[in-house]
Amino acid sequence: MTEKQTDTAQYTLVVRNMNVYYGAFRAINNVSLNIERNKITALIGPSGCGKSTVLRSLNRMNDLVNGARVEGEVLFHEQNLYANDVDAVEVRRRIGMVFQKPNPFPKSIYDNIAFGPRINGWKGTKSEMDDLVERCLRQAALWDDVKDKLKESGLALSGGQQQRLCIARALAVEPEVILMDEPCSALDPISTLKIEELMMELRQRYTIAIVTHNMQQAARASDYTAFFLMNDQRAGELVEYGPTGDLFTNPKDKRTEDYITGRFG
Ligand SMILES: Nc1ncnc2c1ncn2[C@@H]1O[C@H](COP(=O)(O)OP(=O)(O)OP(=O)(O)O)[C@@H](O)[C@H]1O
Repeated sequence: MTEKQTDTAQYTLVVRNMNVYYGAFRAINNVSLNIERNKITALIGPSGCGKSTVLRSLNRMNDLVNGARVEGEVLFHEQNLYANDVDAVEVRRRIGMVFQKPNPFPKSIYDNIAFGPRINGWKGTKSEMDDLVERCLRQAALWDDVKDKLKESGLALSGGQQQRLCIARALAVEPEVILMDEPCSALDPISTLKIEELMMELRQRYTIAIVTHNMQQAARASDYTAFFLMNDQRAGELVEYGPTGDLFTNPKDKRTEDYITGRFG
């Protein structure tokens, strides 16, 4: 096997020597990171160290930010997502995203789920769409809450339910990877635990990467953790990356230890 084949068999995403710039400012310096298939990878570190920037670079969401530029490679099925012939819209379908603030469309619960498949040229019948909507809502642990009110607005749900609706919406276009950018920061503790339980279930079918400010959340709910810090030029760098249990109980880098024991950040 070549090195590339070995990488992509085990890893869903392989980041190599990534630099990200906003205009002339280098926000990310030389990050390499392998994201393992069917696992939850948490990105942690103090505010401004570039966690969201790295996450958004994994599905070309940064293309939508004026002045943002990504150097290096992100391999997905051995294909560099930044190669010239790659369609960024298709990348975002296969690598979906859930944001910090729940952002359902101002549409019915049903249509929130059906929207993505429809704009992707859905050819199935009404009853097949009904099945898809139910399946996604079940996978997002929301079906029992909403099965009797599918025609009601997604905006009428609670914050935690709205976030699960956004997860169900992301699942509807059949992604392989789900990127989550602080998905629980607007939620109460009970809704937060529900999302964490949900992530652990979803990992059987999907690969998940999550940015979190909450170290307890990373420790509880992830398999791997990547710890970032800013260097002297304020560019984010990857300090340590490994199995979550090892990183939290036996960090290799003094800076990781200082951060997880609350000495800074
Ligand atoms: N759209 C943008 N334009 C210019 N600079 C940006 C933009 N987005 C982020 N940055 C800068 O890039 C750096 C990394 O920001 P990023 O949001 O990725 O960090 P973060 O670790 O996710 O922070 P936080 O935890 O506060 O959300 C920061 O210096 C930030 O000011």
